[in-house]
Amino acid sequence: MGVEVQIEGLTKSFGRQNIWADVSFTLPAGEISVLLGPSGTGKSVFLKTLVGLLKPEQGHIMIQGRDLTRLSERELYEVRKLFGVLFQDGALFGSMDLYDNVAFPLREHTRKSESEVRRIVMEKLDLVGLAGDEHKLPGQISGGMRKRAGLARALVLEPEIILFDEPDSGLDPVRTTLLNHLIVDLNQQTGATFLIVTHDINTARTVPDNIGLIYRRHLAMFGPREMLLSSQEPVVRQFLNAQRQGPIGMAEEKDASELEAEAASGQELPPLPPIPLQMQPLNGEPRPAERPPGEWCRRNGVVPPPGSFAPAGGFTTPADWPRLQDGTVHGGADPRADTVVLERDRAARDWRHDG
Ligand SMILES: Nc1ncnc2c1ncn2[C@@H]1O[C@H](COP(=O)(O)OP(=O)(O)OP(=O)(O)O)[C@@H](O)[C@H]1O
Repeated sequence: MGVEVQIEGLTKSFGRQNIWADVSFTLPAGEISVLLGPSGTGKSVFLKTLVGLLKPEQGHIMIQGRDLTRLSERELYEVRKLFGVLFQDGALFGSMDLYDNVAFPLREHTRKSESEVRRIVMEKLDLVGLAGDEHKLPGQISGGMRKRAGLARALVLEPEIILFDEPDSGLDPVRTTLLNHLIVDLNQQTGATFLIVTHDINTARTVPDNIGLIYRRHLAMFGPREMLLSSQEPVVRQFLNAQRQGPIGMAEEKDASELEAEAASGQELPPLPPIPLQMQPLNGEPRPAERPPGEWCRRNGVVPPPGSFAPAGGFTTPADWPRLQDGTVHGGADPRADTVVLERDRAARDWRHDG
């Protein structure tokens, strides 16, 4: 499961307002990618373009040998079945209970019997921890539950590609972490290709295999998580480390005089923080797309910031790095990390089953 999505030279404008131009990158099959960018840079527009709700002026979106930008409406209708989309607010129908909301794509796109529909809907509601809540209306549940219901609906057609538009918006930090664990578990179980748009730097630093950043109407960078988290490129560095110093200001681009004053002040940039371990599935089994911590850095001769890939409470000194380079140390090797995993497991299961 999971298909590659190749984006080539994509350009989108509304009238004379160019949103982004010449965007090219590949979402690797089965991997989790995150798309970041300052507010208003067109991340949601990008997701809508990917599923064919908006037409780009130029470029190609290649999936399984087909170019989505060249398909007729009828062909697009078929190809859209490859996608599951979790919109920001879950995009549920307010007058339908959760059961009917989740059943909707099955009744719309398939000829499955009602008993088969029931089996699938209940399975997906259980997966997101909403079994028992199926007769509630969207207005009767919390924002986090609405997102999980939206996720259950996004999953019912067994999509090959799942798009998440700010899944963490409006959630408290604990619920954000739990939702992120659910996303990582789902990627392990489905093997689908995931693209997550988020503003949450902690999510971007810990969840994905790859990170992309849109800035000033272009794709500034897209690549493996470790590549971006060790990057000295000013925009990438500033954004991924939530720093004040750098080219991004309140009005997207700082004006030249502000940048000059910053450079003239001789202020040193703060050091790069350690690269955290990637979030693991709760069952402790690696995801098919997962790579060992430090692999990208090792292969590319990049020494990561001191303390990188340390398990919670584990090593923090650069002296540990050679051990990591040998591949002899990994997240699960520290017994304290196992304790953390167990506590996390319990919290996540309670959350899923208590709703
Ligand atoms: N249908 C539309 N018609 C005209 N302009 C649009 C349309 N949809 C989006 N835009 C414009 O495109 C720009 C990018 O919007 P978008 O919502 O994609 O940004 P974003 O990066 O997702 O922002 P945020 O991070 O704040 O959610 C905005 O200036 C918005 O007004």
